[in-house]
Formats: sequence, structure tokens, C-alpha cells
Amino acid sequence: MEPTGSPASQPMIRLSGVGKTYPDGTVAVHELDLEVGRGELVCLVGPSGCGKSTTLKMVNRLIEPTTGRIEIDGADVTGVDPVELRRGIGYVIQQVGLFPHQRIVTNVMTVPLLYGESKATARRRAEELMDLVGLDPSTYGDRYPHQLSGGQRQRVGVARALAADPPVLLMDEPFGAVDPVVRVRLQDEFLRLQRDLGKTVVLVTHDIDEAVRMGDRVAVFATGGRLAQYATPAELLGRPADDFVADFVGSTRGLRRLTVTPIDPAHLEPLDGVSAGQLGAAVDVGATLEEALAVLLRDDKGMVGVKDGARFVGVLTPNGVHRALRASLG
Ligand SMILES: Nc1ncnc2c1ncn2[C@@H]1O[C@H](COP(=O)(O)OP(=O)(O)OP(=O)(O)O)[C@@H](O)[C@H]1O
Repeated sequence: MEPTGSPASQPMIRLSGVGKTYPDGTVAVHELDLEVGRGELVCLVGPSGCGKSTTLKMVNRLIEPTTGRIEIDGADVTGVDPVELRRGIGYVIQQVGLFPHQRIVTNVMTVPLLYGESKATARRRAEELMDLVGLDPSTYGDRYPHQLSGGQRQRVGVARALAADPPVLLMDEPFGAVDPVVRVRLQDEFLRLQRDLGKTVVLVTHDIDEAVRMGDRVAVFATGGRLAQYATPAELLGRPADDFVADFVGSTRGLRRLTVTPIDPAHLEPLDGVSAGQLGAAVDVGATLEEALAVLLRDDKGMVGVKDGARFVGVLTPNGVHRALRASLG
């Protein structure tokens, strides 16, 4: 599916009153309204069985909704041939689904070959994609899936999903199968890739930390396929909509807010009478409160200098951190 050059204000994905009731009467998703902007990364998070995967699969029509309407780039997906639809939508799942008896490069080439590219072009494209996800094709291209680590296999899954250069990427627990350290590295790599490529991404996770770390917005689902809150990470942690969300984001949400709240120059204090030598290390004005607080605690000077490039713009004190947290909720 080609982007139609629709107005930038139109969401890339729009779900209106979408519901799914399975034949046995299970309500997997209940009347869901959700919009995902162009280039936005939205995380769907919630306890097991709350309808996250079903929602994702309705977007690429692996599951048909029982009610409602789903549009991608302004077009009703039910009017698009499912095979055609899925070409415009990359899909990454936890179990990656690589062909075990094919080399990695061949696995990635499958998609361009499917679209009728010549073998040489498909190979070139596969090698580019492997580079893009941080796997050197000359080292890993000729290996088989079982000769890769879980994290490396996951990268192959992402490379393959990007092979058709789809504007939309759906990811179902993409980093679920790897250990926590590799997981954070893959999250960082993917965020960098996403910033460069500007895809519209919907990512399912049951991990609230992953959701607030990665999402521009986060949709919290509750049991019964009900959307409990759809908000930015800062809003979600600072103003949970109800007890369910407050409970789900956890009692340490105050700490988590530091990770999603940027330094606000309005809450800095002037440098007057303080020399740079008294300050220890400085942080960049684009840093988060968490990064600033880490330096503040480490250097133990009672304040941390904040720089914009080479220029000092002020100092942040523990009180300033408090004020910035309060003010971030408007
Ligand atoms: N084919 C089916 N028939 C009946 N019920 C189903 C079917 N597939 C899924 N369900 C039910 O629909 C609900 C939502 O399932 P879904 O897989 O979307 O949840 P999820 O939030 O992705 O869960 P998890 O985090 O455990 O993967 C669950 O209660 C599940 O048991």
C-alpha cells in the first residue's frame, strides 16, 4: 500500500468503535477509539489477555473486527486486499519466525524477492537492511538462525519487516524473548532507527517500563479489552486516569516520571555567584530530570550546572527538580 500523500494532520492509523468478540462470546476488544499519528510510536500495554495482540492483528487484518472501522492513511482497511494491505505494514513478532534452514541473508531477501526484485537487487537490499539493524552482513549473512543469539535474531526480524519499506510497523512483544540487558540495548537501537526512518509504529508490550521508555504515547488496556488511558508517558505517570492505571504503572511511578520529564529552563536558577568549578559536571539542557538528578547525587554539590552547547544556562537544584516535575503536568 502506497502512502497517498494525505494531509499531515490526518492520523496514519485510526480505529473507530473497533470491537472483537470471539464466537465463544469472549470480548477481546471493546469499542476501541484510537488514533496514531504519522511517524508516531505508540505502545499498547496492559495485563495478559486484555486485547493488545488482537488489536494489533485487526490493523493488518490477521483478525477481522466484529464492529467498527479501521483506517490506514485515510483508507478503510476492509476495502484493501489483505495481502496488499500487509505489504504496507511490517509485522514483527516475538518468535521472529525465521526459516531455520535458510541463511540469514536469504531470510531477509525473501521479502524483496516476493515483490519481484531480481536476486542481485534483493541481496543488496538485504545487506543494506542488515547493516541498518547493526548486523554485519559479511559476518552474519551466511549463518543460519540457530547460529545467532536471541537479540541478533530479533534484529533479523526487524530487518525483514523493514524490507518492503512499509510506512507502518506493527510489533508484538518484539523484545520479549531476550534478557533485560540486551532488551534495553535493542530498545535504544530501535528508537534510533525509528528517529531516522520516521515509521509509524504500534508496539505491544506487557512491560510498563518498555512502554514509557519507547512510546510517544501509551495506551493502557484493562481486562475486557477496554482502553483505560491513552496519554503521553509523562501524563500517564503524573496523572493516571483511575486506580487501575495508577496500580498498573506502579508505586514507583514518581521515580519513573524523572525518566520521561525533560529539564525545563524555566526552573533553573541563575548562575550568579557560582563558579563552574563549584559545580562538578554539567548536563545538557536537553537531558531528562533523571540524568540531571544522577549527576546531582553523584557530584554531591547540591546543584548541577545546565549547558546549552558550550553556554551555561543556569543551575538545577533538588527544589528545581520538584518544581519541574509539578510544572510538567501544567
Ligand atoms: N480464538 C479465540 N477464541 C476465543 N477467545 C480468544 C481467542 N483468541 C484470543 N482470545 C481471548 O481474547 C482475549 C484477548 O487476547 P489477546 O491475545 O488480544 O490478549 P493480549 O492482551 O495480547 O494478551 P497477552 O499479553 O497475554 O499476549 C483473551 O481473553 C483471550 O483468551
